[in-house]
Parts: sequence; structure tokens; C-alpha cells
Amino acid sequence: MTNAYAVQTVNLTKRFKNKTVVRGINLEVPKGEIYGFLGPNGAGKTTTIKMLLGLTRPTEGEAYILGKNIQTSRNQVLGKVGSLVESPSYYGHLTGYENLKIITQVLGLNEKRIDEVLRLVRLEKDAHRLARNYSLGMKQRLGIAAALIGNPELLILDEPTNGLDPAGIQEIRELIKSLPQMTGVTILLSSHLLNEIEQVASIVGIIHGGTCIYQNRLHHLKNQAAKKRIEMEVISVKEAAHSLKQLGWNVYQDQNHLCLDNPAKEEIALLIQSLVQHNFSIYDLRHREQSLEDIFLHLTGKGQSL
Ligand SMILES: Nc1ncnc2c1ncn2[C@@H]1O[C@H](COP(=O)(O)OP(=O)(O)OP(=O)(O)O)[C@@H](O)[C@H]1O
Repeated sequence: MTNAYAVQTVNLTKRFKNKTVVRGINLEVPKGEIYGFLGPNGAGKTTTIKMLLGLTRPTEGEAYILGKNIQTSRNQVLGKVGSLVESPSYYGHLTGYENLKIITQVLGLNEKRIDEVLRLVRLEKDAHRLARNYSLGMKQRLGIAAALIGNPELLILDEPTNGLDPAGIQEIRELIKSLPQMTGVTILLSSHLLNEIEQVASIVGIIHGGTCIYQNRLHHLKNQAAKKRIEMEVISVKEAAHSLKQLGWNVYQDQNHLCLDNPAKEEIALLIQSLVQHNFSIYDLRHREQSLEDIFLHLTGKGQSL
């Protein structure tokens, strides 16, 4: 396994009885980056994360965390991983500081580390308030502080903004974005919200129905999204597409439209000429930009919004 990846999985699969909920996925999470693990509810994100953390056993395949197989080197690996899966657990009758102190004692860490992580998650001013009086966003930040206290190389956050209000979401988002630069940590962030992943991740893996259907740098997706196309409503669209293709045009049919990607102005004029010469009447012509949402809908199948 290569050292460039903080997480690498090979054919990772999980079946519950006869139901396959994670199907042969090959994740590659480069070190020092934020990987957005995106998929609708029930797609298999939490199950995958539980396998990465050694909380549930894969039915097939392997997961390598920081170059080590999690099944065979669990204790060695987990010391270098911080995680927040589901809601954070904390003692409400203790302060934020006291909650973190318990963790330093259990892990045998220096108490100095508490102030460092409180600063990282911007809770230093509220450190001595009772955790039960924290807002949801502050509780979540306390959970992230707890995950960071052991100075992990990898931080795994499963839907960390679930249940937060817009201000809380923004706080957590800014925090996540700042962490790799401040600490060098790699972050695997799962979410069902395209817009959340879009704002923080540099790489995205999309899981749908247990299968990883896309994995690449976010800017590749954004480039795809930036593509413009023209859509023409013409008579006999199938025949028109066929004739133009034979003439060397890179056109294609999308539903009732004849489409061409990224055309120059001159190409549009020539295309119209060709259609008219071949007696294909044009009823309408419009430019369209695809949004990231369009691409996700295309990838995940129509009607399956993320
Ligand atoms: N212990 C289990 N036994 C049987 N089925 C399970 C078990 N755990 C999860 N599943 C099923 O596996 C599928 C994937 O669930 P998972 O929680 O991994 O999805 P998810 O992408 O994290 O979605 P969510 O964001 O809703 O948690 C779901 O259909 C779920 O019902």
C-alpha cells in the first residue's frame, strides 16, 4: 500500500445477511487533504466509516489506514486516528475543559494539550462553562476537540453538521477547512449535502446504493460543470443527430434536444447552416450551463437528489 494515502480501501464490501450495503469500494484519501465522502442517506457511508475504524468487520476486502491494515493493526492505527461518528458524547455536568481533561487522563496526554485543542476549535472562551449549556454547534466543536486531542494524523467526521442551524454549520465548516493547514491532519468528511462537500473538500468520493460511483478531484467535477452546451429543438431529432454525426459533428441527442458542448460562435452558425441545408427545421436554440447538481443527478440516476 502506498504511503501517499491516509486511507486506502481495496474492494471493501459489507453484507448484512443477504443485503450488500457496501459493494467493493476502493477509496483513496491523499494525506493532508479533505476528502468529501458524499452520498444520500442510507448509501453506506456510516457502514464504510465503521469498517475504517475497525468497529465492524468487512465481509470482503481490506482497509488500510495510514498504510496499515486496520484488521491486523487496529490498536497501532487507532492511536493516530480521531473520529466523530454520530453525536458527540460528553458529560453535561462538567465543563468543556473538564470533559477534555478526562480524555487526557485516559490517554495519558499532557494537560497542556487541552488549551491547544480548545484554541483550535475556538472554544477557549467557553472552556469553563458546563457542556450541557453549550449550543449544538459548540457541543459538536467539543466533540471535534476530543477527536483532535491525541494529535491524530487522520480525522474522520461522519455528518458533523447534522442537526445544526445555519450559523452552526458555517462554524463547523470553517473549522474543518482550517484544520489541515493548522495541524497537517487529513480529514475524511462524510455528508449527504453536495453544497457542504463542495465548500470544503479537495477530493470527492460519491457513494450511491453501496457503490462508489465517482472519485476524483473536485475541480474535475467543477470543470465538467462549467461546460456550456447548446440545446436545439429540431424536427426529427434522431435523424438530425445521425446526419450531423456523419458530417463529422460531435453532436448528441439528450431527450428531445440536439446538443453540442462548448461550441464557438462560428460553429453554431455552421451547425445551423448544415441543419437547414439538410432540411431539418430549427424551432428553438438555447445555451445551457450544467450545475454541479445536474452532474450529480446524472451520476446518481435521475430523480435521486443528493
Ligand atoms: N447492522 C445492520 N444490519 C442491517 N442493515 C444495516 C445495518 N447497518 C446499516 N444497515 C443498512 O445499510 C444501509 C447503509 O446504511 P448506512 O448507515 O451505512 O448509510 P449512510 O450512507 O451512512 O446513511 P445515513 O446518513 O442515513 O446514516 C442502510 O440501508 C441501512 O439500513
